[in-house]
Amino acid sequence: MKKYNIVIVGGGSTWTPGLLNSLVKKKDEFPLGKLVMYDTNGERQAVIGEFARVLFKERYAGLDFTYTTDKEIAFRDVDFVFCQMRTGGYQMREKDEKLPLQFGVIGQETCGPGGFAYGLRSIRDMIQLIQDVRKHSKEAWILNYTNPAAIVAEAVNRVFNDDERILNICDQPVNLLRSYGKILGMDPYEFEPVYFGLNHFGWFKHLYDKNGADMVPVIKQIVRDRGFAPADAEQRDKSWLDTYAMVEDMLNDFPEYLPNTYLQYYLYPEYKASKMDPNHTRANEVMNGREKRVFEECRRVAAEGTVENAHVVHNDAHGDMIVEVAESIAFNKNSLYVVIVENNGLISNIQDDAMVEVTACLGINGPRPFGVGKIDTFYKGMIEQQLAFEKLTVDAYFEGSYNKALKALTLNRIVTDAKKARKILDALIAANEGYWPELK
Ligand SMILES: NC(=O)c1ccc[n+]([C@@H]2O[C@H](COP(=O)([O-])OP(=O)(O)OC[C@H]3O[C@@H](n4cnc5c(N)ncnc54)[C@H](O)[C@@H]3O)[C@@H](O)[C@H]2O)c1
Ligand SMILES: O=P(O)(O)OC[C@H]1O[C@H](O[C@H]2[C@H](O)[C@@H](O)[C@@H](O)O[C@@H]2CO)[C@H](O)[C@@H](O)[C@@H]1O
Ligand SMILES: [Mn+2]
Repeated sequence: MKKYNIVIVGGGSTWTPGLLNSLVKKKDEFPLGKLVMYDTNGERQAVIGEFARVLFKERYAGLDFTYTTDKEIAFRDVDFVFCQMRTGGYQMREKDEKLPLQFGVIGQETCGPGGFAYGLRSIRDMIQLIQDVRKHSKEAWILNYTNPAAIVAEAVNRVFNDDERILNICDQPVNLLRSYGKILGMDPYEFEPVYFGLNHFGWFKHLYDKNGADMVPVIKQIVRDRGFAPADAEQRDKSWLDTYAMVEDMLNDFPEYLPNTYLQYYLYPEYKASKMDPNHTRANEVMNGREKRVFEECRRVAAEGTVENAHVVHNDAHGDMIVEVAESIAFNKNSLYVVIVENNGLISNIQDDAMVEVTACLGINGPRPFGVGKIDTFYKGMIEQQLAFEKLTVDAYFEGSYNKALKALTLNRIVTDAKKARKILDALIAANEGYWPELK
């Protein structure tokens, strides 16, 4: 059986230990010859790297493992690149979330004004990364999880339009499928989802079980009766439980489809802002929670020299999905995933060059996505406004255009007011000096 070579970009990510555990779990189905962790922050990565040494010594016989900050070592002779970088780290995420809140507007780190700021930081590093990978490994699959995925996918698609081995993907649909599976008492791997939208901005239209019965009406009824919680509720911070709980509100107002949890920021921006503490946002919760736990546990395991007493400090869904996606490509399994691809008629009344999120079967030749036909006016309007925000954000990056940036933020449903958009933009420009291109 062929053994695969993998590089994890953003080896110092809080999600890396979970991903490493998933690779160990899957070592028979998706065997590795070489695994390299790469990060621009050597110190941060070393903590996870030393944990990995102990893990692999005990649980992955024969694996050739290294961690490095050297691109030459990282990207040579690679089959898969798992990319999960965060340009600017949590310090910048905190600003993305808090600066807009000074003007009464939620930051939201992926699709709101926070995501706009994060996007303008991520694009440069993602383009550089792909160029670096392609210098050494022309055929490698680049599986990208780096956020804000919608904006990153749009920018990457413009620059590397001919490159058919770059796949942008998000784990939120898988998390939702696991959550639906739990409330139905069914295996989420058996679902066949019909999904449409943009990243963090989509809906499950149907969810067929293995006999072809649509579970969407059943799930709606259960959510109305009993509310909604993530499958891994015991591992979640309160803010995520609150986020899942609001799916019930969204279903009461817009009962057609099952919404991605992120839609609440765009449907109820004022209500959500009123519930936020401007001095303590999700970035603080993560820095004081997941980040601390992950790094403390990795240090402890490395010092002890065994994973025998290791605690679970991660969520399985994320790592499992990344490995299963690679496995589906490597072994041409054609499993179903919700992925981000160029529209080209998949949603037939949305422009062709939109990067949309839909179900695809995923095999050795990449995703083969399924069309969903025409969508109704409300959903079309929502999507087109957010799409315009995403495209104008990417235009602003490539053209260095202040005016495009202002238009982008004005169109974002969380912002909507052009005077507020200008104030937020000016504050974000000052905070992102050195990360963004100059906007003139
Ligand atoms: N698509 C999804 O559904 C999904 C799910 C979870 C996390 N993510 C994304 O994964 C990324 C990591 O998240 P996190 O919360 O663990 O952040 P994190 O800050 O803990 O980890 C990111 C790592 O990337 C490194 N890094 C920054 N710039 C880099 C570059 N140019 N090259 C290589 N490494 C670089 C940092 O030093 C850091 O160690 C984020 O982009 C996050 O949004 C995506
Ligand atoms: O606020 P964070 O850093 O905890 O999460 C932001 C990410 O949220 C989604 O990811 C889920 C992920 O789907 C799930 O596996 C689980 O581990 O929780 C994460 C949230 O904690 C989202 O899809 C990502 O894009 C975000 O980065
Ligand atoms: Mn996501």
